[in-house]
Amino acid sequence: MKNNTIKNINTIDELAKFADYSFLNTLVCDPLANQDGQNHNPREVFNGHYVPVTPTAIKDPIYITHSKTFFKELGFADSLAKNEEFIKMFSGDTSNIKKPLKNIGWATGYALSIYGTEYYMQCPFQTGNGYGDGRAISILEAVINNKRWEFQLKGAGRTPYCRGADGRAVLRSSIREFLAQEHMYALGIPTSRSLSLYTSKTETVTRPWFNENSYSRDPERMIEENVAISTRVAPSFIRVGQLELFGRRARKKEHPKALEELEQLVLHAIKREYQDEIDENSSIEEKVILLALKFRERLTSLVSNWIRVGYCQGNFNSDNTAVGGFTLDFGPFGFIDIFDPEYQPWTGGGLHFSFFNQPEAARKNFNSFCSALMPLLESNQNALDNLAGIRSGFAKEMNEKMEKMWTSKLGLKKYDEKLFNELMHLMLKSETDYTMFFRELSSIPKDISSLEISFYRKINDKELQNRWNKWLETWKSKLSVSSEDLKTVNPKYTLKEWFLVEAYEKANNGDYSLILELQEIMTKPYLEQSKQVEEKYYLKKPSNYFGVAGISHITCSS
Ligand SMILES: Nc1ncnc2c1ncn2[C@@H]1O[C@H](COP(=O)(O)OP(=O)(O)OP(=O)(O)O)[C@@H](O)[C@H]1O
Ligand SMILES: [Mg+2]
Repeated sequence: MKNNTIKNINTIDELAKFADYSFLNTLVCDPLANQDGQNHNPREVFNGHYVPVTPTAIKDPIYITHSKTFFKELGFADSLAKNEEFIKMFSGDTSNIKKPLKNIGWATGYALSIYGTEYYMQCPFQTGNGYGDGRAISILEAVINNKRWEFQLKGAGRTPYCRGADGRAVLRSSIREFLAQEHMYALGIPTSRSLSLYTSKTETVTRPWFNENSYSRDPERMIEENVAISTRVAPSFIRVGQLELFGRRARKKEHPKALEELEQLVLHAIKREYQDEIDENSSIEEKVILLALKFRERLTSLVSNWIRVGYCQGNFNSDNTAVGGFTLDFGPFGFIDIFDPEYQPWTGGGLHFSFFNQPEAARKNFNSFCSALMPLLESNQNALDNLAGIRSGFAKEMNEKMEKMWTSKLGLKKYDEKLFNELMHLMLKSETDYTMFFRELSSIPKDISSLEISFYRKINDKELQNRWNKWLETWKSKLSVSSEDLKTVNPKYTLKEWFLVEAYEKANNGDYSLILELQEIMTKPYLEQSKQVEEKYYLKKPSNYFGVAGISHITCSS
């Protein structure tokens, strides 16, 4: 292996030394693609794992921010984010890139299942063959400090999977995703990472949006929005939906190489995401079974952690579920404010993707994942039975992870159903801010008066007060950890949508200060931080924000 442990990457030329595109040799390129990557028109892609496509640069890119933490991990000098060549590359202009870097990126196709139901009609051809990365283009794989990373531009222009859309991402959603990724990482939850964020003031796109202070669930008008390109980084961007695309083709024997392409993709996913856990020398059946087991472990753990920190993915389709078991696509996500098991930040998402239904939605995605693997085990009944067992064991493992999570969130020795159920009941009755409540509880208060700061309504009701005090007493008698321990699992700050609204507005006027402020605060979510920070961000949602479109709920690509 070449030496890839340099600590300070200052230029694109230095970064280039870490580039490694060797995967292109083990995966199949769409045989009908223009090799120059210049065809950006929507079309059906029938086989192959990726389509070469060049990014379309945003006009006059402006630096907004980069992840200092992640730059450090990668050994990138901070100054690199403002380096002219770096800005060019990560705002989509690869025209002058020098070898060994490639000026052609790649986009991948994927299938879609919503809550376990297969869809084909979501692409213009109604076959599913035109669905995939419509605006996400990967441009680099690099091995740095012995870790392999894929760098993907989001909003980098049209790809064959764009379905007639513009391939752009607006500034608003790019800010949200950029901040949320690093926030999620700081919360200790696996996620794709943010590298950089650049915008354009001279290029806009038209998007549906709401009137000011509107309560509408549906967008009411079209607005012009600045475009942006954010770069996200992960060991791979393979989604459950992507395995499904190849699984479906193999199942239906759509072409002679369908099964082989599925196997190649699965082996690629294992290499990128599970290399340390799955022995390269075992048989394909053994690998597939272990992959299912390991993915089940990661997915159940991921979802229980989302619930721990009050995160609702909002659009938890199979194409937004990373095979690596990390958080992917912060489209219409939301961090909950007032506790509601049915909380759902996305106007287009139903109850099936709501806050407390995420374990069930994950199970549906896991079913889709297992179905995609089945063609690889077809000749081996024993392996198929094993897979079926892993599949049907999802609910049990999910349940165990949830109980384990609640046990640690409440600092108990073992899960206590009665205590938990009573708490849920009381929280709902008292209209409780989820984050603030658990943080206040982490101070192990004497009585409920110290918890009142987290209630949206005044608790005058004597019976409710008594029930709270009784619950608190029982909880304390069972508590087995310190206040400090509790504060490591119950964050003080989470990235709520209403914090972001002002950041978007300022950013639209070229003022990025609030983005930087939020980035600073939300990358230390468990720390108390200063009095000023507390006064500004340790707050219940103001009542005038409830139900307001663009704050309490959002559309998909906004
Ligand atoms: N403006 C756009 N132009 C082209 N394709 C788009 C656009 N917006 C969304 N898409 C595509 O529509 C599909 C569904 O959108 P969704 O909001 O789940 O994903 P996304 O936020 O764009 O991307 P990702 O899942 O890569 O984070 C995705 O395949 C996405 O690439
Ligand atoms: Mg998506």
